[in-house]
Amino acid sequence: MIIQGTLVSSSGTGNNQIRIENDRIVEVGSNLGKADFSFSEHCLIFAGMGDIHIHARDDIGESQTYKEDFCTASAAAINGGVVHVADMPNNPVPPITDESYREKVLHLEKRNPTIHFTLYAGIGPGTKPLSFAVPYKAYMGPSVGDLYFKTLEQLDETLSHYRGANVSFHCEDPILLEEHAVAATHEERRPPQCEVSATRFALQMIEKYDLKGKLCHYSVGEGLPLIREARSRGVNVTCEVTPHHLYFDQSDLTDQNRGKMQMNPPLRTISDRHAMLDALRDGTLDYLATDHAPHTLDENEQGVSGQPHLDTYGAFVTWLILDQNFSPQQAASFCSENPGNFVNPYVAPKKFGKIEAGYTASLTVLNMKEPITIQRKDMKTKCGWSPFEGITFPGSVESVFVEGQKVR
Ligand SMILES: O=C1C[C@@H](C(=O)O)NC(=O)N1
Repeated sequence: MIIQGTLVSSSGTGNNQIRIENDRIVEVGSNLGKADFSFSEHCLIFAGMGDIHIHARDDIGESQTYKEDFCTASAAAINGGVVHVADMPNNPVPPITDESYREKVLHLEKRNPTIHFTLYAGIGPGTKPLSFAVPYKAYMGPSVGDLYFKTLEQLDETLSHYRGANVSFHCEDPILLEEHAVAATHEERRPPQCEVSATRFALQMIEKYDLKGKLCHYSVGEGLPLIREARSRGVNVTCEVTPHHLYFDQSDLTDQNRGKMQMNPPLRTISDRHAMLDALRDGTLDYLATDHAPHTLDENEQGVSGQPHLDTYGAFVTWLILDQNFSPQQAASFCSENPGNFVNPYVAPKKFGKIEAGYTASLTVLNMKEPITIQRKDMKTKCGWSPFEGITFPGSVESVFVEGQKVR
C-alpha cells in the first residue's frame, strides 16, 4: 500500500510517500509509485498518535465495564485519531499490582480491541516489582479507587524495591489533601500546594531510586521550575499534560457544570493554564495524555472525578496548532514520537512514533480545514459524553491507519 501527502515529524514537514507492507512501514520516499491513498494539502499525516494515560475500566477482577471496556475505548481512540494507548490500573478489586498482570494481558487479548493497549501495573503500599518489565503507576494520594499511599514515607519505603523501574506519579500529597478535606469546593480541597509538594517528593524519589520517572496530568505553573531544575541536573523525568488543563480553567466553572468539570488534579487558574501551554511549547511537558476517565454523567454529578477525552484527541490537536500557534512538528513530538518512545520498550515487535522504515504502519491524518463541532451523538466512549460538547475545533480527524489497515 502506498500513502501520499504531507508527512509531519518532529524535525520537519514535507510532501512524500509511505510504502507499507503488512503492518510495517518499509520505505518513505518521493517516487514509490501510484498512491492507494492520497491526502490533500489540507491534511497533515502524523505517525499514529498515542495517548499514554487512559482508564479503560476493563479488568480481571471487579471491573467497571458499564463505563467503558477495551473495545469501546479502542473505538473512541480511533474516533479521535489515537492508534495506541496505555491503560491505568486503578480499577476496583483488586487493582493489578502483581503477577496477575499476566491474566489481565490474556483478558485484553481475548477482548481483541483494534488498537494496541500497553498496561500499567499499580504500585501500592508494600507491593513488589513484577518479574518482567512493565510501566508502573503510583498514586501518591487518594484519587479514584483504593490504590494509593496514606503517607509519603510509605511510598518511599515501597519504592526502595523498585530501583531503576519506569514509574508514573499521580502528584498530590496525601497529608496536604487530608488537611484540606473540609474546604468548600473541589479546587480548594485539592489546592496547588498538594501538587507542588508531591512534585518535590516524586523528583526526590526518581533521583534516589534511579527511576525512569513520569509526572502525570501536570497542572500547576509553580511546579514547572522544580521539574526544569531537576532535569538540568540529569534527573530522568518526563511529564504529561491533559486537554482539560490546557483548555479549561477555574473561570469556566459554573454551578451547572461543576460535576462535569471535576477531575484530579482539578482545574487551576488561567495563569496555570497558560503556563501549561507555554511548557508544552518549550518541551518541559512531553506528552499530550488525556487521563481519559470515563464515568457516567450521573456519577460526575454525584462527585466522581474525571472526564472522557479519547474521541476528541485529534480535533483538540488541531486547536493547538491552528488557534494556539503550536507547530505541526511540536504536535508530532508530544502526540506521536514521545508517546512512542514511552511505550516502545514494552510493545515489541511493534514500534510506534515515527514515519520511518521499520516502524509500525499506524498513522493519524488530520484535516486542518474541516472544523468539527463536538456532539454527544458522535462519541464512541461507552460513557457517552464529552466536556467539549458544543465547542467547535478548527480541524478534525480525516483518516486513521492501524497497523497497516485503514480503519477510518
Ligand atoms: O487520577 C485520576 C483518576 C481518574 C479516574 O477516573 O480513574 N480521574 C481523575 O480525575 N483523576
